[in-house]
Amino acid sequence: MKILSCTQQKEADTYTIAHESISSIDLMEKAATLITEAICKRWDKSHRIVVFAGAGNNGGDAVAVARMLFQKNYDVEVYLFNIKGSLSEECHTNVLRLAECGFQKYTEVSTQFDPPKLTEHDIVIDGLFGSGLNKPLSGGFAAVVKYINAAPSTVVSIDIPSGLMGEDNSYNIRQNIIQADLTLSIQLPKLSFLFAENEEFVGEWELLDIGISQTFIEEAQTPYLITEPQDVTTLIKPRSRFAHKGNFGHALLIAGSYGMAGASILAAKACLRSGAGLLTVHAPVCNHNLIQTCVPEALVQDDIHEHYFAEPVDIDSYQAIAIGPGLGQEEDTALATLEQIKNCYIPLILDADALNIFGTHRNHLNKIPKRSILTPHVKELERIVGRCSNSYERLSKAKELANYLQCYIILKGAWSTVITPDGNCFFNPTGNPGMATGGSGDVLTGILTALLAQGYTQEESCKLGTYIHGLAGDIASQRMGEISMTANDIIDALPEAWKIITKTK
Ligand SMILES: NC(=O)C1=CN([C@@H]2O[C@H](COP(=O)(O)OP(=O)(O)OC[C@H]3O[C@@H](n4cnc5c(N)ncnc54)[C@H](O)[C@@H]3O)[C@@H](O)[C@H]2O)[C@@H](O)CC1
Ligand SMILES: [K+]
Repeated sequence: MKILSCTQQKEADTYTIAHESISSIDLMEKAATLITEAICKRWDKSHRIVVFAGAGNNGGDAVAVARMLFQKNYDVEVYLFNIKGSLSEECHTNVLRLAECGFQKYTEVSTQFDPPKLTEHDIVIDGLFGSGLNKPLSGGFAAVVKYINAAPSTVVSIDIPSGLMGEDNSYNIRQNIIQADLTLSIQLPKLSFLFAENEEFVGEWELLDIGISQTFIEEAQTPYLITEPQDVTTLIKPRSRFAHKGNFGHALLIAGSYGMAGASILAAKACLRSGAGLLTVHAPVCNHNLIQTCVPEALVQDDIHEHYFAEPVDIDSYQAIAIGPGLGQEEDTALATLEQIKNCYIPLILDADALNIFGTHRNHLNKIPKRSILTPHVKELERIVGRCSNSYERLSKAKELANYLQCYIILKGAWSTVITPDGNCFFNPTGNPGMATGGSGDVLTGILTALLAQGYTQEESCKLGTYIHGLAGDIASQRMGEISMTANDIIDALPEAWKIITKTK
């Protein structure tokens, strides 16, 4: 699913009106009908509805919703802020339509605003500003936002919380943005909904399909997309009846150190549960028996060192390599890692401590082979690109890094993002907060290694891997609950996740 900018969203409205034989006012009527339905589904008539509308089309939506709720016998009040004394055409039409149906609790605010007392039981509809917002809110509008945010009522925002920008909020004023409980977004999500720091504004969000032109959406250029199930199910390669383990690749996992055998075991198990033909784990001597016992299906190759990875290995026999989980931060390990990846001609994944090395050895970044996959969480990324003050800045820096290195980056977190060398960003929809637990990232690395070994391309592996990882996490959370689930539970849920995605269930 594409994510369009607010400018593109306006273009989409215009295109739809021009090409789909629907007028602007009817498109608004469609939006208002769906918004009204979504509200009625959640709240009954015992709730008073207090509508705050702006002078543009977001306000037009809000006034139309007020009429529809009033006609369904809800107790509705409307405050329309017409500071400049001019309304958009559609907003004006809706104000007339509201009056025509005998609605009386209507206040047009031009200078002085006497705010109504809002209670816990009231539902506030925020239709002040939508995609037409062009600068942070200030003055009287900022005061209205602060008053709504301070009230105990439930707040429903139309299209986008008023004051929030669709993409970059770096220069916004956070106190002047509506904190919605529910955002009913028109047609497509906004990029800013996917950023952690905006959760307090957006709340829960739902998309309403008002029939914006599919042609426009298909042709629109955007680097931002949300991965949908069919995007990954279509990637799955069927297995030939005559397949043997040689068809599914031999993966090499360089992982673990004294005290961190677990990371290598989790990655190894996830790799084997994701279809690799063969797996060799290269590990320090101290972890040998543990790995053999916990993952008997894997081959174990000993490093020369007792406690950590110290000597690069020959890679000729492998189809994919992952390096990093639980490696530790010994200088010898860093040197061995840099040596290992230099001239690596096999698909490569760098994770965890293999990434931390570049925080302290930035001048070696250019040693990372092109098309490698880097899987940093926020802190690992910031050790490389420097501290970021918000998610938009972080995403931008990650895109720059992916482009500079010509690598794939999976920026891990809620909405884990696959960033391609040419700057496309695929946001992953699966997963839950229960996955914020030690070892969860090692599981992802194992899955990705298996996919690369089986011959999936880097981009396919990243999209499919993050999706299946999150899906397994969702199954684990159903079984164990978000609080109790561990990385091992994600691995245990992998067979179920793979069955769902290959539709063999
Ligand atoms: N037919 C259509 O065009 C449709 C429009 N829709 C709604 O229309 C919205 C977009 O409407 P508009 O383009 O009219 O934009 P808005 O309603 O978001 O706001 C427009 C007005 O706000 C002013 N403004 C912008 N930033 C401001 C600030 N910081 N302080 C004070 N004033 C500011 C602008 O100058 C403009 O006059 C969407 O978000 C959606 O809710 C939907 O009803 C779908 C159909
Ligand atoms: K709004």
